[in-house]
Amino acid sequence: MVGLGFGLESYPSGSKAAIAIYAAGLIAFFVVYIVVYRLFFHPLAKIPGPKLAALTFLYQTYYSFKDGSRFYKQVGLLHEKYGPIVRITPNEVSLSDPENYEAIYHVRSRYTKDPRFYDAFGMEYASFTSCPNELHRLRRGPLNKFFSRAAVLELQNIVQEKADKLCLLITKNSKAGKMLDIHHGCRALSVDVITQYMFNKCYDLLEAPDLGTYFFEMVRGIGPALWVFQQWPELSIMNGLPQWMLKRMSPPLAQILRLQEHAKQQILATKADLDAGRVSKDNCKTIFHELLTPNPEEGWIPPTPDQIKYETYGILAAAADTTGNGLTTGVYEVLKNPKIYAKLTAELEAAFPDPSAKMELTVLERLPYLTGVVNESLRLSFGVISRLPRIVPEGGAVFEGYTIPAGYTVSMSSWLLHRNEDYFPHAHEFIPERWALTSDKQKMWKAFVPFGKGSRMCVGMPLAFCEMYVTLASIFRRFKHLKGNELSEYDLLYDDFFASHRPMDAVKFQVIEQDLKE
Ligand code: HEM
Repeated sequence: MVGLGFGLESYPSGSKAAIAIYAAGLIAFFVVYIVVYRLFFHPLAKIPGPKLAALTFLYQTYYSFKDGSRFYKQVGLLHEKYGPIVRITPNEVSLSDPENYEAIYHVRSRYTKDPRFYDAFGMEYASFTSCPNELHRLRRGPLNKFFSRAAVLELQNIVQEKADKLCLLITKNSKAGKMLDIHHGCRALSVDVITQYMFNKCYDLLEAPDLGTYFFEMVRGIGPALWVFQQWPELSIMNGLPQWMLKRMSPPLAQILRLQEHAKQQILATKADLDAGRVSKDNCKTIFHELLTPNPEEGWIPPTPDQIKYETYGILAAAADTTGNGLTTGVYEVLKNPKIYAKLTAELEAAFPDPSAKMELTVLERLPYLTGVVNESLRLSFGVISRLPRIVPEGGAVFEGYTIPAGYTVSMSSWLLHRNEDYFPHAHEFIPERWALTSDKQKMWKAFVPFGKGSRMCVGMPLAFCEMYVTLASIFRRFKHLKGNELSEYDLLYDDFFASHRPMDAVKFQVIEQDLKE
């Protein structure tokens, strides 16, 4: 008989059987031990939740693959059943009451990102996935400057230029009697903005015949790997495989590696220019110049070109679907409700009598109805729909009357908070007016967390707000008779690949301006 490779073939058959029985007994004991420990003696044993989730991480993985990727929905259902605190994996507790948010996500918080969750992104270097807070603080410094509100105000013409391009596409298609896929149009806009802003080299997806659909399929295509690497972190050694092998294994990954290589060439060219004194970060503003320039006062030592490649690709991915999704949701919801459409266009007409005027951000931010539309779009698009897991620091924590010892994970999500009826009455409805009621505003801010909060909150928030204001204002100042296609409940579902994505086979949202048909 061919041996199994365990060395058992050298034993007499009687002892082989004994060893096999002994091994099976050991495994059975180990399984029983884990079950009993996790259910009855584990430090989180008293926290309510389904037994299966307390027993195995596979509970999360199962729902992350079932019908798309909707563990977030399951967590929502568990909160409805068990209350504001639920054990959702053996070591993680989900919280739903907005009052708890700032206890975890605040400036100088001692809670750190959970490595099991964030290492699964497979980024060798990125402020987003740097779990220790001190390391994150160092890496985030130059990004704060590059994406500050002041920097965005200076470069807002980039956003206006791309918004004009999108409006032109709507016009061109409408004149030809064709609908424009605004779902991909808004995503293309957000990629064109971030690549122009960061690299001073635009990907020009708005000029591609398919609006860069391949790019979004590529980002979406590697989404499921996130849940695989969380379930089996050992598999992340695959990231170390030779690139030619990775490219063969996964076409979306191959695309990403090619984009990263492209970025690396630009980084090397920038480094050569800086080293030779041909440019400085003051006269040439790309993210590469910012990251490659040392800043001894702030302890900034430039990372290697490969590290910069990871950092910038991570930012590109973070900026693409999130903002694109917020914009699409805004257009969809406004078109769905003629009263909202009329109010919004009236406000914009009064503020900008010339429809082709530049939409100045500081003017737009003072328009109350538009502000309500932007906030509602962010609230209901769930840009990052995933929970944000954090490790409880030394000393432990108490939530909802339960003690969570240091080292265990707590998490909250925009999906849970933005749908809380106590904070947003009729939460599933798009109601821009709710943001005008000053009495409710303070309460709503507590539960309004599209960008997270604290030191780890979204570094791109000023740019994202700029894109939301300028693009929505440009569209609705110019087009008064836009019509969209009908979408079903299924088309409006979200899959969770950290950022929210519509199901692959969902009907895409499209628009046409009815006044322009020839
Ligand atoms: C509507 C659009 C956006 C939404 C809803 C959004 C949401 C978020 C959220 C919730 C986080 C925190 C993630 C965590 O705690 O793990 C985050 C982080 C981040 N976002 Fe955004 N984001 C948006 C747009 C952007 C844009 C335009 C950029 C481009 C600069 C960007 C870059 C980043 C980066 C680099 C991080 C990691 C920050 C860090 O850990 O220091 N995001 N975003």
